Amino acid sequence: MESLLASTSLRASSFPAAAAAAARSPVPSRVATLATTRARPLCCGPKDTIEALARDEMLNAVELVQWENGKSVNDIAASQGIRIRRHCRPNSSMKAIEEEMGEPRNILEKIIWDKEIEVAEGHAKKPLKEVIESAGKAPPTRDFYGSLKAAYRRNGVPALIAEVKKASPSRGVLRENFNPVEIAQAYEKNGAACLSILTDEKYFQGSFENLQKVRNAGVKCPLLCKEFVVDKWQIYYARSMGADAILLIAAVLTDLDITYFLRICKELGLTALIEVHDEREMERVLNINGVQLIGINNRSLETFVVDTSNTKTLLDKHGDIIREKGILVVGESGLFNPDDVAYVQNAGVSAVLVGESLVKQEDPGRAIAGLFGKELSQ
Ligand SMILES: O=P(O)(O)OC[C@@H](O)[C@@H](O)c1c[nH]c2ccccc12
Repeated sequence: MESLLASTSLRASSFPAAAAAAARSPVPSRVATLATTRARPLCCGPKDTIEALARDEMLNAVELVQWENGKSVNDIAASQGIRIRRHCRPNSSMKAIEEEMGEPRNILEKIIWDKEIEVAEGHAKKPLKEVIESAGKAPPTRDFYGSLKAAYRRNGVPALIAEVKKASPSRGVLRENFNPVEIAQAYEKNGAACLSILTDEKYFQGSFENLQKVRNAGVKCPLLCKEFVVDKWQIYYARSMGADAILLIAAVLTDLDITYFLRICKELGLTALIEVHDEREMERVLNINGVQLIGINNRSLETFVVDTSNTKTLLDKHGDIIREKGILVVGESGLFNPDDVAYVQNAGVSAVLVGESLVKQEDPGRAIAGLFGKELSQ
């Protein structure tokens, strides 16, 4: 997997500690860049180009210093309360990985372990440089954040991000007869502000082709690429396939990952939806600069337990600072009827992300009015 830290000559000459760390720690894709000097602050501005980003260096991150001092990627993640481990062995078989690390501890960890391998295969098929070039040539992004804000104002109920989702590991196949473009068009016609397209194949039966098809069919709603991002390659790829926004999951990504990925998103004009599930993740994310959109997932991706009061608990505690920062909050998962929507609206969300309760119905477009108790206007 693409990593500047993999460059041992650079490390050995500049950072003896890092070289030693590299010898005993997996190479983190999450800290995929390393500097030759340490004093330069992060900069992001008009001088940055996509090419420059590809060579980019994040110099002063605590995580990087820790890594140089011999802490493994998983130790650094654990110190931030992250329970999901990375195997960082994208070219090994899962059998070899499990022999070393034991079985994945939960479904999210399993998804991430598979994703690391899948992304390495993606790199091999389409090198980063090519994907960056395609992303640079893609038609411009549409304003995901702005669409949500406008729809909330227009309708007086949380803006809808309607999800194009065939299946999930917790609920199995949701819709046998699944036509992503038809579903997307029906959502758009019935007032969805934005759409979310699942791209994970193995667990959600989604695909990047679905994302591309929806975009090419002329759907105007901004599109969220719903992916388990572990590597910047996926972000460029998502953009090249037509995404306007991308999901970043705080349960999986360290603060440095999120900071770095946010910067790439900014360069590409993508909106990042940062997903949190618990108190610790919310606190971490609120300390990261440049966050515009936070999703509170009512479903634990580790246990699948859904609890809509999670949105209220986190907003009761952090609502003030969130409003102060102008961050929009999306209530995610387990919303089925107008009472559920009203409950998360009262808790303070400006948007909702809904899949199952729409996609399972015969007519997913008409299901929108049922979910809100009224028709939404475009
Ligand atoms: O189908 P539901 O319960 O309405 O949930 C939609 C969405 O919130 C859910 O699909 C989701 C939220 N965060 C995720 C992260 C990965 C995969 C899926 C998700």
